[in-house]
Amino acid sequence: MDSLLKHMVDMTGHRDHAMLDISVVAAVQELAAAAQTRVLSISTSGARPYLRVRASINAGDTPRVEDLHDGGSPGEPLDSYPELAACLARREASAEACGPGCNRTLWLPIWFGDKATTCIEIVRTAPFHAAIVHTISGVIGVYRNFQNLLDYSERDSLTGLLNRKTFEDQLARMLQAPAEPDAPLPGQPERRCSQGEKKGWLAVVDVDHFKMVNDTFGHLYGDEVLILIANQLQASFRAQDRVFRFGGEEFVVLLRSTTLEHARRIIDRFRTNVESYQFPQVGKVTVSVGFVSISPYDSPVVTLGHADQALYYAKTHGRNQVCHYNELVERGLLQTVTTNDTAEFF
Ligand SMILES: Nc1nc2c(ncn2[C@@H]2O[C@H](COP(=O)(O)OP(=O)(O)OP(=O)(O)O)[C@@H](O)[C@H]2O)c(=O)[nH]1
Repeated sequence: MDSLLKHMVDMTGHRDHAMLDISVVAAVQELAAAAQTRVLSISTSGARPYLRVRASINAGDTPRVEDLHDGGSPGEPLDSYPELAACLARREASAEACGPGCNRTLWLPIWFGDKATTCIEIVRTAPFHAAIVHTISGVIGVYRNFQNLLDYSERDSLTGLLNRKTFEDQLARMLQAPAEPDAPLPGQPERRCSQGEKKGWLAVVDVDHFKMVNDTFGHLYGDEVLILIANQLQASFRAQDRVFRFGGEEFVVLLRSTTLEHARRIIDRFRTNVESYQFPQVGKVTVSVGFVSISPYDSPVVTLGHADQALYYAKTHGRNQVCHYNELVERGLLQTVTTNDTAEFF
């Protein structure tokens, strides 16, 4: 019981998803005397469900977070785990399988309504008796509630996107992740990325003439436009990219390692998706975007400032377009003056 309480205290002391994952795998591993415990993300890419390991622990080892080393891959297809796939399809509480060497695997999906985006996987040689499953389910219940609380504090209440508070943390994580081969875009087959250096990218998206939408149709329709644009942002970028609402009609996207050409194509495809969408009652809405590569040598404030400058250029030169900061500088359309560690723009 002492050990259970210790794990509960540890788990509820975190304000960070990765640390919460670490503490749940450590708790479940010990309570189940498991050979291995993993936290799996369940996501879809191109309408196919995938599993990706977020945290894991093996017997005798310390727990580890896997997120930083996953590159752009969506993970393993769910089809490779037929028992879990059937459990998710039937919205069941657990699934079990017997693997090679008498290893038994127990999956406990974490349900929020009819959706499960996380699953705990436990592997051990001994059978999973009801008492053990009962105790582990209790721990996972606390984990689930805490995950929900963390999500709530990190998300914008109107659109459900990440809020500004989480931006610097996500940017730092992206800068730590090594460059990996490109994942396919949502709904598209895998293809080779074109030539060019792969980098992370930051894009600032702003709705054009949004004040006019509010003034003409009212704030409720304005809010609906923001929600629909947030949905388009989430559909247009990959699961490993990050989309934030910075407030008002401004959104920020962090794109994981890709080439300039690919980044421009993904961002411009989002812009054209918005342009061709028929917004209920409001009709046509467009967005302007400024984007820039991210680098560990620039502070988040400087990087955001560069993207904002490119956005401002897009706004003052016709709107409904995507502008790349470095290209504007190279073409002499934006000028930078470096003072101390920061840069100012004219
Ligand atoms: N409906 C709604 N409106 C918001 C929200 N947050 C900010 N706004 C409105 O967004 C509008 C932003 O207007 P401006 O900054 O003048 O920009 P704009 O009209 O989009 O013009 P450009 O950016 O120059 O194309 C203001 O009218 C704000 O009141 C929100 O959460 N919901």
